[in-house]
Amino acid sequence: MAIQMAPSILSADFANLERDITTVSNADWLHVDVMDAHFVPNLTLGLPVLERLAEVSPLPVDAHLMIEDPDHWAPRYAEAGATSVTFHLEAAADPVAIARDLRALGARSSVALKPGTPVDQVLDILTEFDMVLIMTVEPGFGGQAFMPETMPKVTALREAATASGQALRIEVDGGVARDTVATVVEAGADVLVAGSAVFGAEDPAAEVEALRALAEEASHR
Ligand SMILES: O=C(CO)[C@H](O)[C@H](O)COP(=O)(O)O
Ligand SMILES: [Fe+2]
Repeated sequence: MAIQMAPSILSADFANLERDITTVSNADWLHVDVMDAHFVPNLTLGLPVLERLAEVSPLPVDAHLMIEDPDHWAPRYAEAGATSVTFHLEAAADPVAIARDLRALGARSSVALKPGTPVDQVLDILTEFDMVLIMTVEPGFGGQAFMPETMPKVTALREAATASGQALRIEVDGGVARDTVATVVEAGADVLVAGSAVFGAEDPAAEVEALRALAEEASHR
């Protein structure tokens, strides 16, 4: 499957989101970080803002929910227009029920794991998901240092999906930049979130293409 680039608007200009989204329309997904100040110690945006972003975005919206009670909220984000909804396993009471609700609403189901959460917790229920997000920083803030110790989880997931023939997407999020992109792709990731690397660059669209080129090169090695 082709590598997908997903710029995170966490590092965009929150007073000019439509402008900044349009700037990266050469990417594949728009990664929108929803934080509730409970599951993580930061607060960003919620349903009404995501709904408008989905309306104006030229890219499908990849909602990353860092919130409590995803059993209730995750389907609401699918209804609001997110094409892909990622909720955290650590916050979920019934992850399989959430995944089925998301798919029933026509969204892609996706589950995220914090750096300290073992991957075996999703291996038995992998077919319920279109994507697994392996966090490569502690969730909550952009601009943090990449954690290479999370890579064995990516590899274990890729091996499990390959063994069963599942076309699973594996997303990585946090500290993805020119110096880490080969590492994540070689481990088996194929959806790359980048916030500060893209929106901190002088030319965000060119940075998307530079990261994509490095990722493609690593995937053919
Ligand atoms: O989910 C997130 C933080 O919890 C963001 O998507 C992530 O941090 C992107 O930012 P950067 O690329 O700057 O690390
Ligand atoms: Fe994110």
